[in-house]
Amino acid sequence: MAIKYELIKVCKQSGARLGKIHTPHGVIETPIFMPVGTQATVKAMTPEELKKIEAQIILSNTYHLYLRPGHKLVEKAGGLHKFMNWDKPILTDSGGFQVFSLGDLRKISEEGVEFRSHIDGSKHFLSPEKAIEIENSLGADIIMAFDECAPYPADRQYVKNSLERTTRWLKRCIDAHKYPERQALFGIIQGGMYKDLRHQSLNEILSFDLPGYAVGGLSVGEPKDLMYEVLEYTTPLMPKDKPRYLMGVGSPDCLIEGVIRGIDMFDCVHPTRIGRNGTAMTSIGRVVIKNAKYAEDFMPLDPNCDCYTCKSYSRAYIRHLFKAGEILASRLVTYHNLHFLLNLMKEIRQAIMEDRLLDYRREFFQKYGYTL
Ligand SMILES: CNc1nc2cc3nc[nH]c(=O)c3cc2[nH]1
Repeated sequence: MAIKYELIKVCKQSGARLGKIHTPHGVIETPIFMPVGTQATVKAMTPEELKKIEAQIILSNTYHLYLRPGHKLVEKAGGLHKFMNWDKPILTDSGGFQVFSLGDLRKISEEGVEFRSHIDGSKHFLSPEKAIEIENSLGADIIMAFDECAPYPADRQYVKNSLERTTRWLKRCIDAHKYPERQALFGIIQGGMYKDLRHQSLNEILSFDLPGYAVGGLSVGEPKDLMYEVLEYTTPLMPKDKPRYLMGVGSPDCLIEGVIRGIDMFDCVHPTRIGRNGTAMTSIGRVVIKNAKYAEDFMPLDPNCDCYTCKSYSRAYIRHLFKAGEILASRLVTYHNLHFLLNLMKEIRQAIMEDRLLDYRREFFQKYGYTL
């Protein structure tokens, strides 16, 4: 098996699980947050800095790397791990979602999707077979099936047709996959916000014996409570002995709520993207550092954080860097935000171990300013 999931403990207070995923590039402790490295780099971070903040697995995107520099080039370089000098686990998304959200989508058919590149407008075609060919060339430890993420909102018939095609595409992905013994192919459950369609997609996707499964079609603009509701009737029906991955999530509250509802893996561009724009996630809520009120604030970004950024620099200095357009500005806040989320996941794992995750949620929300 390309990966082995080890269930260590189920939290007595909630459906949360503590686990380990054993992969060819090392062990991942779950629940885990995966920093996003879309174009073979977690923007503004070096692999050494990612290791310093204990990132255990990072995500890269098939759509972007296929368009630039090309999957064949990455293969020639020895694969994505070698190309980007990252020797821990990597997960690649299949490109389906990016085509819908980024590319200039031309046409969806049973065969696949035709789109124009967001880089130079050139015409391309992605199919289950093509996506798997690219992911096999990149060499990630976990690869996602080529699926269709239905938009939100979407009517029932559209969502039903789309989930059924995603199931037919999954079969084609499995047949096209060249290295199942070293790259774990995850299926993706769709079904929009419809309980019966989620259960239909669950039955169809779980009928394929795969090393892990993702909950797709969420974090697409729906209210958070609706996402939580879908998880409540989806994750309990997923295998207990396989990792569960909620795609595209998320902010601190969504991570905690997702873990409570049985999710093991998360990814989101949020911490890195807002970090580059000068918004820091801190233990006392968000700090928008360009705000004039920080001009002479010589406190660290987060007084309760022990990361390099918070131990070495003041808010005034970091605000100055942003105002001056210095590259270091993005690097320092990105570093802190990733450390913040990775540390949040570490505290969540500790809370599960001690059967006090719901207490942890209440304390975190009070400090962070969320309402329960
Ligand atoms: C940022 N939100 C978000 N990122 C996603 C990526 C995805 N990939 C494949 N399939 C999905 O359904 C899917 C859903 C997603 N939601």
